[in-house]
Amino acid sequence: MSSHFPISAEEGKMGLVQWLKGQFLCHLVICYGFLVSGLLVNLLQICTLPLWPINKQLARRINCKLGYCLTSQSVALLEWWSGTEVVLYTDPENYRLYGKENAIVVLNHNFEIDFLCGWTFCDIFGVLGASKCLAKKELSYLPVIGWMWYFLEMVFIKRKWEEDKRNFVQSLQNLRDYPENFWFLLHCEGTRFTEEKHQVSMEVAEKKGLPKLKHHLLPRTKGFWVAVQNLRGTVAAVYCCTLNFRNNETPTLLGVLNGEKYHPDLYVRRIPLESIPEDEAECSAWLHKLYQEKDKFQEDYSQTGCFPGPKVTPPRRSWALINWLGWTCLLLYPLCLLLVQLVKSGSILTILATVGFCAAVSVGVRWMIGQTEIKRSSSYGVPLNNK
Ligand SMILES: CC/C=C\C/C=C\C/C=C\C/C=C\C/C=C\C/C=C\CCC(=O)SCCNC(=O)CCNC(=O)[C@H](O)C(C)(C)COP(=O)(O)OP(=O)(O)OC[C@H]1O[C@@H](n2cnc3c(N)ncnc32)[C@H](O)[C@@H]1OP(=O)(O)O
Ligand SMILES: CCCCCCCCCCCCCCCC(=O)OC[C@@H](O)COP(=O)(O)O
Repeated sequence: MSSHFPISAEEGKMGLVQWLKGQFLCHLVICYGFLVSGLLVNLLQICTLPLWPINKQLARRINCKLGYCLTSQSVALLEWWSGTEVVLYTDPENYRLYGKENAIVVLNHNFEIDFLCGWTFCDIFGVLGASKCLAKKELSYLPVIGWMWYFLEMVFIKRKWEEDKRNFVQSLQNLRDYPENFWFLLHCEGTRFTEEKHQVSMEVAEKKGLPKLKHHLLPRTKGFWVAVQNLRGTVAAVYCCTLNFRNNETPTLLGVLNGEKYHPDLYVRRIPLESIPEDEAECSAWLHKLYQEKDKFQEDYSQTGCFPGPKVTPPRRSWALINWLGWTCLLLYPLCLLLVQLVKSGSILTILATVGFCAAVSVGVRWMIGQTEIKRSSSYGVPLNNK
């Protein structure tokens, strides 16, 4: 109906801003900033190598700050560029503990930007630089991000228990004296939700006599049990996190880059670690029960559009934006100088080299974004090939 009326100046301005956010040139500037600052961060991380044997805790703290410099750029992209506001449903009693203790975070794995929402909560509670995850080995080869994670002591696994167990336990033990508060993220489903994987995992559930889940894959329990056992005394609680998006949104990282605003809701329950059984079989049964509860929350959410309990929209933190703008200005300056030189020189070779460089940046980041797409999810958890 509103299209019958002339648009206001405000609406026109918003339309222009939205249009700009969709332009390739803007994306190129963002991607250039991310990639070049990322490589600089990687370089600085390499420079901390000699410090590790001398003062390990200082080296770790420096790496947390460097990690923040890079990761928070994507948080700024979500919060300030796309205007997405994350909403938290949680007990206010527990709210004051978030960020002040170490925790294992158990999160569903249905969305292409769930990691980005996770990072945003980490930033809100001041643990972004130190945040960790049990991640598939393939992610450690991702340029910039994967290389950065190596220095942040991220735990990588091949998802083959016999091959993983030694390194997994050792990596967890290493975290026992970590100098900063951290959250350790575990996607117990082990892979992203697809209809095919769901069907297979429900066949496994049936064979095991477990109730079927509608919104989750059957959790794999070994990693959770080992993490809980090895982090007892280091981690205070498990945060049972259930993420969903209003209006049946299926968010993508490309959408975020295009300035699309999403509406994520996260329901967090804090479960003290002491209340989790030590015995493997009991712990496994406990995790299955947790996933049955999470499934119920998702089902209720799909009916009502909200999770239980009071909700809060934490304010965006300016640091992510300041850091992002700082890097952008710093890196745009030499780029502009180069462009001016280019125009002045009129050399075909230089022009071709610059176009090639821009294309490489664009293809490189597009490839990285591709890693987040569910349609490119691995075949892990489907019957013919378990990898
Ligand atoms: C206040 C706000 C709070 C929080 C904010 C939220 C989050 C922020 C926190 C931190 C952010 C930090 C970083 C995030 C950034 C980026 C990274 C993002 C994502 C990367 C994530 C990944 O890479 S996911 C993939 C890797 N992770 C995992 O795989 C973990 C889960 N898996 C495990 O833990 C497994 O146990 C294992 C891999 C360790 C070992 O697996 P394995 O299969 O060898 O052993 P299991 O015993 O576990 O399983 C075997 C049994 O499973 C049965 N089976 C067979 N097929 C299936 C199937 N399809 N589904 C389920 N089960 C199956 C099989 O029958 C075996 O049964 P048995 O009875 O025989 O044991
Ligand atoms: C300003 C920033 C602009 C550009 C941002 C580019 C950022 C690229 C970030 C890449 C981060 C990749 C994290 C992906 C996490 C993920 O979702 O991994 C999937 C695994 O769990 C499971 O894999 P699978 O078995 O294949 O489903």
